[in-house]
Amino acid sequence: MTNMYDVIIPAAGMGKRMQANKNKVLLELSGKTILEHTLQAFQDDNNCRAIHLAAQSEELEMFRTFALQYHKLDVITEGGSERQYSIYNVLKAIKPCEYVFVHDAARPFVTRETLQKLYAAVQLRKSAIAAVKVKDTIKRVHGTEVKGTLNRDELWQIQTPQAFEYHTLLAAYEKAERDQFLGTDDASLVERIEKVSIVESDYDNIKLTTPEDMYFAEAILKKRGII
Ligand SMILES: Nc1ccn([C@@H]2O[C@H](COP(=O)(O)OP(=O)(O)OP(=O)(O)O)[C@@H](O)[C@H]2O)c(=O)n1
Ligand SMILES: O=P(O)(O)OC[C@@H](O)[C@@H](O)[C@@H](O)CO
Repeated sequence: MTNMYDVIIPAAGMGKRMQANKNKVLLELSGKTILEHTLQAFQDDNNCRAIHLAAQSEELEMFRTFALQYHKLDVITEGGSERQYSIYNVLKAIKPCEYVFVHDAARPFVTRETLQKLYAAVQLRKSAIAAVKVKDTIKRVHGTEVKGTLNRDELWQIQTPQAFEYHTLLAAYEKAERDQFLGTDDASLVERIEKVSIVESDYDNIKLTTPEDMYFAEAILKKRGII
């Protein structure tokens, strides 16, 4: 079947803001690492054909052992100094396919519903990214002075997964390399060459970034009856 997607999961970060003295994706939540929770979400999604990982060089071997449990795990490539470089390394290492999702290893709570909505949207609209409405009022501030209040109706918090046609994502990464453009997500590279659309996701799809996020993670696991 050709019309399935491959997913690239960047897991080569340091997790500095988590202050755990190790790569945060190897921290455990109910007996499994954060990375394994994330791998499981894609292993369980019938539309996902293969999972590709970016890993730190010292963790490449350990990550390869996960392939015993997760049979979709395919390419595992060394990451770079920035998230964008890690993803580009994987993108260059995989075989061309129709659709590619990119998803942070550090977002273990992505649901089947969001994956299905993204897969439907990318087939229709070529690029689709997960997002939730902003709940707070957002202001522009210089120093301590408020310069303005943004129109909240137009503001969305962007998450991963982000889904693209393979050739579009590769072209966007190649252009970013030529232009030395560094973005904080994949869509910001694709937006420079093509329209990107959002798919409404949910507020549980958090990125585990700072220590207090681990409390939210436990609450989500409780809500789901996992602990
Ligand atoms: N050079 C990098 C940096 C980040 N990531 C991955 O990108 C995802 C999102 O990044 P972030 O939450 O910023 O993770 P870290 O970079 O690990 O965190 P920090 O910035 O606090 O060090 C994570 O799954 C992380 O492992 C990566 O593969 N390669
Ligand atoms: O800026 P950070 O390093 O926290 O995160 C980078 C990305 O992981 C992040 O932009 C996507 O998850 C979309 O929100």
